[in-house]
Amino acid sequence: MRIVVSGGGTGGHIYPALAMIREIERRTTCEVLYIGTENGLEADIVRRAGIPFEAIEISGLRRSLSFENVKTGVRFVKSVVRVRKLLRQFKPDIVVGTGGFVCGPVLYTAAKMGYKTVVHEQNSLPGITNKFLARYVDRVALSFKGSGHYFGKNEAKTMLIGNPRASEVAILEIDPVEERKKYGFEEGRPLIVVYGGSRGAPAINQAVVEMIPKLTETDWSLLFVTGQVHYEQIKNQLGELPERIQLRPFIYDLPLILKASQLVVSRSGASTLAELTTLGLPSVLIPSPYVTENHQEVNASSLVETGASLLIRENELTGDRLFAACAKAIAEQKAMSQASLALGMPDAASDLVDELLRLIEQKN
Ligand SMILES: CC(=O)N[C@H]1[C@@H](OP(=O)(O)OP(=O)(O)OC[C@H]2O[C@@H](n3ccc(=O)[nH]c3=O)[C@H](O)[C@@H]2O)O[C@H](CO)[C@@H](O)[C@@H]1O
Repeated sequence: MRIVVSGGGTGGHIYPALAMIREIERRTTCEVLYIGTENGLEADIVRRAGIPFEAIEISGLRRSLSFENVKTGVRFVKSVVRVRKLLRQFKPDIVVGTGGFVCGPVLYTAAKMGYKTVVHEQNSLPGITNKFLARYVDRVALSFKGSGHYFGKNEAKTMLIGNPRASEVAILEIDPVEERKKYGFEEGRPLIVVYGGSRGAPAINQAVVEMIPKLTETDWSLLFVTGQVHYEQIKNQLGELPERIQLRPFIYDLPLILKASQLVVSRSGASTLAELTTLGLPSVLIPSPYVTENHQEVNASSLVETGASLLIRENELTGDRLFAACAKAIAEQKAMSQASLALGMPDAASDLVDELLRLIEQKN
């Protein structure tokens, strides 16, 4: 199988793509070409994963009237020309997009050239690129029940799949004691992992800094992942830390330590939620208020309603509130964990690959 994959900007669009690629590789021989941008996290994460990578130059549309949109239009046209060339050379059986604006020219060009095309939507409220592409592609794979109607007259192309990253996390086999040991954590303490999505979140980082002095009242261990660009500042702010608090800029194999933890504090990006529910992890969620149509709060709602997560809005976030929420979640760990597990969709990767194979077969 020959597949072109595109998706990027943030980890939430990249990790589902990598999980899908790994599932294809597990089932059949395949050649992959990943098309992303040099500015997105994909340039680092995809290359690190050893997957052939080509970059195009494209930016996102601004919602307000702006000259930048004219520049984006020009970049889009140039990208179409470049993508056409890449596709002609590579000759894929199928082209899959996992969101982020880089998918726009890639999937649009592929569909116009007559290739089989699929987009995967991670969020409960679809992004503008996927809404635009729905008109052209063969299939729209969804992660949340009930979000098909956002695609209007293209709803018939939608199919509930879940998030492939969940499947990858579900089959991980780890020794939790060994995983915790890798970070130097002592046994017998509940481990809390904090991260603000793939890029880090200053508001969460600040609340954690405020909460840290209170940890002396508890037996918790804390893995505090700041996000690459915020690391130095937080490190300087915190100075020397006891062994049970570990600070990291980014963790490339995050699911391993998630599986060995008792509680997660994070944004409510879609891939994060897929991971948490597959692992049955309780969480304290602080949705990003800076995303389109507040979609992270919508993502979080099913977890909050069923008791899998506690929610703190960013404008109400303080160190004290975060500390209180963590204490409550640790106390109610068992019930929250069961509620979380009940929402997991661990078969997403194989269901998505089944659908890709069906589409390719239709073509032949
Ligand atoms: C600000 C923004 O636009 N956020 C969007 C972006 O978020 P973002 O990329 O932050 O979103 P997600 O939470 O979905 O995914 C983060 C991914 O990065 C991984 N990770 C994170 C930290 C780390 O140190 N190591 C690591 O591997 C997590 O395991 C997870 O797989 O894409 C998501 C999926 O479309 C959306 O729901 C989010 O709203």
